[in-house]
Amino acid sequence: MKLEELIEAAQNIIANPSNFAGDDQGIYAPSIQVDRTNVYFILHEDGKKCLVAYEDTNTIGDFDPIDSLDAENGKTLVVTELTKVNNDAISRRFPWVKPISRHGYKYTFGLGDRLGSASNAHLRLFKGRGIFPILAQQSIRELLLTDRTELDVVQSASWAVFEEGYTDGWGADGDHVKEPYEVEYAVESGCTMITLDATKKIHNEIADLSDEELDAKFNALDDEYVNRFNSAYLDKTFKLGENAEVHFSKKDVEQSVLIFFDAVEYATYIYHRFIKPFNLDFEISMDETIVPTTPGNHYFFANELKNNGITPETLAPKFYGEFQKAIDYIGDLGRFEKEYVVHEAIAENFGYRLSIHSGSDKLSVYPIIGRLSKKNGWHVKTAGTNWLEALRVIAKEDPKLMQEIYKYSFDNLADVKPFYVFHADQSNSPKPETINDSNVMSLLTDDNPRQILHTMYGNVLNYQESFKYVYRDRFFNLLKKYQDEYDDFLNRHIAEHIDLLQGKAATKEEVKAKYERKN
Ligand SMILES: O=C(O)[C@@H](O)[C@H](O)[C@H](O)C(=O)CO
Repeated sequence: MKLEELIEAAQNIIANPSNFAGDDQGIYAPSIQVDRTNVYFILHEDGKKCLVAYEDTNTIGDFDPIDSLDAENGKTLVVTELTKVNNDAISRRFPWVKPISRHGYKYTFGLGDRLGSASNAHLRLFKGRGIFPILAQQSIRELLLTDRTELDVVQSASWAVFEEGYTDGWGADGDHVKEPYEVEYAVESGCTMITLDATKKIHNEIADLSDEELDAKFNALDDEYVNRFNSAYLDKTFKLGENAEVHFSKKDVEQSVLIFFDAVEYATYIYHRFIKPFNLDFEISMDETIVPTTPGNHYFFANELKNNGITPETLAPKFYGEFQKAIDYIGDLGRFEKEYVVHEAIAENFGYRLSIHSGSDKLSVYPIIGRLSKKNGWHVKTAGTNWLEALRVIAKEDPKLMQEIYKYSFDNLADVKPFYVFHADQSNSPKPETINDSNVMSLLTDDNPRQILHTMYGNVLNYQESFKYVYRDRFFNLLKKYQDEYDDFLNRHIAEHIDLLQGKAATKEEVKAKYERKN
């Protein structure tokens, strides 16, 4: 579109702001913002997106334009790329473009857009649902495997927020950060939430000690600690609300201290060094460790944090059962529920919400979580399964490419094993030569091939032969061409989760029947 035409369009919008429904030349209607006699919108042109601002000439200078034209009435129109400088400029005019903390929100949901093109669809789904979206949520592992940066992740989410005109607030999570430099990196890239993965300070090996070894190790601590922990916990029962209590036997005290106290101290250090000074929203996660967090361990951790003056926004225990990536919960639902009642009571007692990690596809447990955490709220994190929804587009539109991607993933699975814990391997998954155009979609619905594909994203995207990407460009070209279809798959996938969490559906079967596409 020519600059003169854009000026005319901006003037039409000012003359008729509520009736301007976008146009077929690429002004994206939901993005239009009118502030007094200034106008801003996203323009879609030649497969690209840019920001257009029409503003008083004497104030527009903080944008970095690729093109501009002065109008006759003291106004200037600029066309800009979707860069950080321009994002900062538009956020000065519309502060809701920047992420904020989850503080005060009851239901919050982490979406983790692995590829940087899922947030628009997610925002359309979340509008009016009463759930605060954490659009940016990427682990360091994920950044490494996708070759993305935290800044890129936060920026693509932020531009989607502006583009969709989503004024209700959103968050950005520096997920599973472990080291101080990772926390600092997330903060500097604009994250408002920090998920401290305290794994390195959780001493799993203690769980393997005999009772005598455990006792000896505990009693070798300074007397000050031994006396303090015994008098605070030993043989004590803590009542939590009406339905729950936590009792500490000698073993419970000794294991809780030796496995978890170091992590309490580490979380306290991170809190004082980053969380408090930068006013961040704090989650502590222990889900990706080996030992399950028993209700006793959880109570101990929360109580010690409280003694240090810390109340996180959310905490992610390692619940009973298995929360493997991209498949449903594995374990006894009755026992899960029994323990969840106590975890929930602990969270309520100490004033935070539970966080459910690797939450994608855990449809069997959502009716339980939705019911038991209804009063206090929840935080749920998906595990980047938007990547699998993108692969559905590939399977549908180019089944041969999908077969190639599966064969590559199947043959090279060993490359990703150090990064993720999952059961799927070549022995329990279909051989690539059995996959054809008519059964290719089953790779995304059957647990084992689904897990293989889910974890191999980085290798698939970055695999090169003769210095050229083998799959990457074909993959992204198709995804861009079929963005509407991708959006539809994304929304169906997430809607299954939130319908169950919000009690709009009662069972996994019900949401599957409602949302699973038949073609
Ligand atoms: O693959 C990853 O590292 C992430 O998607 C990760 O699984 C996610 O951030 C998570 O841990 C949610 O629980």
